[in-house]
Amino acid sequence: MQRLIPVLKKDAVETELIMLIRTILAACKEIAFRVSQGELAGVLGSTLDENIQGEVQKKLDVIANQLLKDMLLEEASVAAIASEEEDHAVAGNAKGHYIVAFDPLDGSSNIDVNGQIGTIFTIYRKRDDVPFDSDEQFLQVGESQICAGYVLYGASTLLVMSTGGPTRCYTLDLTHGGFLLTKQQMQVANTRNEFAVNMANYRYWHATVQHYFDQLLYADEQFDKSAMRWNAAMVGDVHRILTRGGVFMYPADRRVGNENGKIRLLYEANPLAMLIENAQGQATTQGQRIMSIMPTNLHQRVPVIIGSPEQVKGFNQTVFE
Ligand SMILES: O=P(O)(O)OC[C@H]1O[C@](O)(COP(=O)(O)O)[C@@H](O)[C@@H]1O
Ligand SMILES: [Mg+2]
Ligand SMILES: [Mg+2]
Repeated sequence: MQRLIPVLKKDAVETELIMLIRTILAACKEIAFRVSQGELAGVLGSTLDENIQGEVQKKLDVIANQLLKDMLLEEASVAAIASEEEDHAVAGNAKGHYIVAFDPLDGSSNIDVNGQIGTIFTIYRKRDDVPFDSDEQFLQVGESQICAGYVLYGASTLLVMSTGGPTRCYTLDLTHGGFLLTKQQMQVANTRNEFAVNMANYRYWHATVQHYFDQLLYADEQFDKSAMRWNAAMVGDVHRILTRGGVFMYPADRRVGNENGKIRLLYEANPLAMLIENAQGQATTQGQRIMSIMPTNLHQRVPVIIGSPEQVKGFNQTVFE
């Protein structure tokens, strides 16, 4: 089995970027260890604090955020970082070439029930037209990502990553602590049989979205073999889609604050869109490619549908045409 670094070298990834990826993964290995210790390490439960999204922070949200922040800000190549758990961009090294955004813990509501959780990360080149440590650094279209990935803390600890080429999967080998390549090229099967959505939000959806599901669930004969899956962790749902197809949806709805759904563009939608597209899937928002959207702020949300091309197309045709 090939180790991560030789694979990245074969993919002609620049050395400084390889070093940066290693640092992110060193932090994720530490997070994986803390997650596996659970109550033994006192990492379950909530803090009394809220993040900028108004969500109560879990202890592990804060621990994971601090681990990534501390390790990344020691990297000379990092000009700035942005995180779900930080209100604004945080300054690194003004001479750094890269900026890194991350969701330190995706699927936070699963932490206390030993459910699936992960860390999502994305790397861009630093912009030279705005201050090195400003929020504006991160207002770049998803197409400009030079690397995107997630680490999934499940039965195995998996790394799924693209540096612009194929989306590859690596498994953490606990015998020597390194990631080994276990899937050379992930491919989104063009299936129609699985969908992931929080159906409890049905009553808040716009009529066109309700109509899509009414058709799907009650009228579409071809769909009767289908199944609904909802991990309450986008990283887990997307991993299933990369493994066996299907779609993940988080539509906009009529509730205040949910006008653009729940998923954040910078550190959730864009990196997962890059992984899905580089595995021949599709990733859209309001009928457009997610990665073509110019962000307007760090924590902006976008309605998403991501996964098997045929299902994404079917949804967009019904809802937006
Ligand atoms: O509360 P809901 O509707 O089940 O939302 C679940 C969604 O929220 C998220 O947990 C949001 O991410 P965080 O856990 O990082 O805040 C997604 O991973 C998941 O798809
Ligand atoms: Mg998240
Ligand atoms: Mg999170």
